[in-house]
Amino acid sequence: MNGTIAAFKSCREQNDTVTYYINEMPSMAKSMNWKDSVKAFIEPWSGPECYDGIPSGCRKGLMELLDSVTSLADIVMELLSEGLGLEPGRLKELTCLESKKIRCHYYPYCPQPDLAMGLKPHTDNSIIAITMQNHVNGLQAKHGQEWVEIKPKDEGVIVNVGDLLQIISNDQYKSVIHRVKANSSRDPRISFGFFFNPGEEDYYGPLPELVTPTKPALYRNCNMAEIRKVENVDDTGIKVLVNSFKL
Ligand SMILES: O=C(O)CCC(=O)C(=O)O
Ligand SMILES: [Fe+2]
Repeated sequence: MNGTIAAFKSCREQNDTVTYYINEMPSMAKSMNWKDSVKAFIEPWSGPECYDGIPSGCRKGLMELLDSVTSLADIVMELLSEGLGLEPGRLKELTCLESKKIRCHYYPYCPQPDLAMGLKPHTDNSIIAITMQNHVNGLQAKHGQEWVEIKPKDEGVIVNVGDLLQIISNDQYKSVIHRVKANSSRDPRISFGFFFNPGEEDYYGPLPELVTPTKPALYRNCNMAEIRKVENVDDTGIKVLVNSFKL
């Protein structure tokens, strides 16, 4: 029996290509989120079988969405490069969009929403995240000391700056703290997020073009192996990567 218990526990805590979960790190969590989630990693080196674990009913839809969202992410990266005063292709050159993670959340009705959270405050570790939500409210972003509602909009998408882009841009872009309230509506709240990261075991840090004597590097260089190690310890904390590589 102990073997079966250990095997089941490891299923729940596994870090596979596709994982079903409530909290990213259940054993480290002080409280659980009021939601159900599935996440899938789509790495440049993974074959078509990486899609197999995605629930069959939404697999095709998610894959199609991933294609369109990736095209959108390409355009967003060009605009973000230009916003830094760089050539439009500069961020793309860094393979910033090669490694992808999809996270889908189902927030069921919560009878006591004031006593729970749908998803605790966090910043995304990624370069950027593009998310979509159904018609049920709940997402909030922190602006100064205030929590601002990000209201659902038909066909609208939300683009979040992640910690890694904050590092690469030497703080010219800041990752956004956001959270999801527990769902007080009888309709479930549904969201999909597409998280983009570099794909190679290369060095990342503030871009040399953005470092000057008056704006020295705020972060040390780090490689993807180091980044993944930090992510694996805490995937949904606030400014986890930013604080890990700060000089
Ligand atoms: O459910 C949402 O709208 C946000 C999800 C989110 O922030 C995340 O998965 O990192
Ligand atoms: Fe997030």
